Amino acid sequence: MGRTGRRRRCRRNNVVECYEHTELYRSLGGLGWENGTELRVANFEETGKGLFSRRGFKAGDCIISLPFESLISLKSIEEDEAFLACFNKDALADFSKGELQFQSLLALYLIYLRLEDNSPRKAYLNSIPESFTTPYFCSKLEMANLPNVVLKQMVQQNEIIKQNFTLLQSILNNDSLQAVDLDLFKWAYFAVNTRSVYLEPRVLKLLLKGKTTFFAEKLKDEPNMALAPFLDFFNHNAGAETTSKLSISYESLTKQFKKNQITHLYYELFTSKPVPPFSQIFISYGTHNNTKLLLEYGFSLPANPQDFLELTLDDINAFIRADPELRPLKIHREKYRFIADHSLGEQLFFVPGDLLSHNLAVCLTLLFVEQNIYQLRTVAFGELPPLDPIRDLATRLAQFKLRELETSSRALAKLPDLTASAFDHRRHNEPGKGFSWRFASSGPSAPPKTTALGTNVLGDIFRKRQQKACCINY
Ligand SMILES: C[S@@+](CC[C@H](N)C(=O)[O-])C[C@H]1O[C@@H](n2cnc3c(N)ncnc32)[C@H](O)[C@@H]1O
Repeated sequence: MGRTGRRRRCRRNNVVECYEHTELYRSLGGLGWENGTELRVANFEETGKGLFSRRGFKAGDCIISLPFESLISLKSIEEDEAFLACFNKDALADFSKGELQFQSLLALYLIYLRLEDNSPRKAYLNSIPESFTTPYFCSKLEMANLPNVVLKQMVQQNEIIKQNFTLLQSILNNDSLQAVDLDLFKWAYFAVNTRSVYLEPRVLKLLLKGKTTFFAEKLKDEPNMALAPFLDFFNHNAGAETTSKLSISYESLTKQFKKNQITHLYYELFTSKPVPPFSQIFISYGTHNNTKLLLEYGFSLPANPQDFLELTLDDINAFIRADPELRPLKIHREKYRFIADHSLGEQLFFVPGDLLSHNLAVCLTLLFVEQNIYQLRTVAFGELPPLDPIRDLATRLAQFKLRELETSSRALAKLPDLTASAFDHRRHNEPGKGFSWRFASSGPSAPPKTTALGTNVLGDIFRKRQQKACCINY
């Protein structure tokens, strides 16, 4: 797939416009896309390819209106008989409800389109990068130097990918698809992960109503993702305020559907802030901290206001082992069991402003303060534990984590020939560069339940790093 081609520097704003996607404009035009806002693809230094327009936008303007038919969604999959023919229908029918992950099915469909000789989606496939910078694609040597929090989630990603790949292969009867190797599946999985948009599942169900479906009833998750050609050139910025919606509301669609009068449907994106002409148009992928951005999208933001420092119970154990004062402590096994049984080891994090999450305050109190193992329930589910007894510990723990990030970055820097994935991670964690955290997850997250740490140590760390205009990114 070619992503190189003619490039020319636009006179205004130093925008380097890419001219290699004319086929994509043409094919989307054939589906009814008018590009009324004159969007163009350009190469931007920090983000790779992105979009700009010669005209500006006012708050409330629609940036793009893409025909629903151009999206690749569950509807496209269910309606593609040739794709369905690749499956062993009996094996598929035997699948129990909830066995198939939609993201993996969509990834397989992308591969199927890629392998097709005369795919009408060729121009779109050519616009998808050949590789991704998510840490998942780090080399083994690089992985050995990544922080725990990142590694742990990568292991989970790997399990999901491998499991679903094996599952899908077991129900295919198409030789070429069956011969697809895991590496191609990984590429497709991350293409979907980094480039899909959210679609309301009830709309899809409505659009598929009355039709025979083969996959919908086997899914374990909602089919709420869709690939959106061209629209997936928009890059993320934490400050961007954009909203997406379909041109017809679900309620109106339902009415139209009953009367059998579905008119043209569009996927639309609006900006709530003005955008100057010739500047890159960003959208918001959601309220994500840097770990999430890195793991899911392969980048982090140097000064991400939505960032926070995440840790795991393994980090707390490593902190204990590294601290001469804490090392001799004998912590009752029951305490760890209690933490695991009540999922208190999840959502452990520090937020700028000397705050620590509720679960982190509870874990530190359970492990280091509460002597009576019959009182664990009261500590965990009673009033917020007092901070004084854990203040010093929490501060040292935060410093331990920050040192770990810097060590990880230094170790990566020493490796020869970093992959793009490791390079991105290291760049933001360089000593003296400050923290950078993660990018948003899907949808706005609830405000984290936090507790004021009350010392100024964390505040100092954040301030110093922010003065240097960066963040500890990992
Ligand atoms: C939906 S695509 C956007 C288009 C992409 N830049 C391209 O070249 O095709 C998402 C990917 O763009 C990159 N990206 C998005 N926002 C970014 C940002 N603020 N900084 C750096 N990379 C970004 C990441 O690689 C991410 O996985």
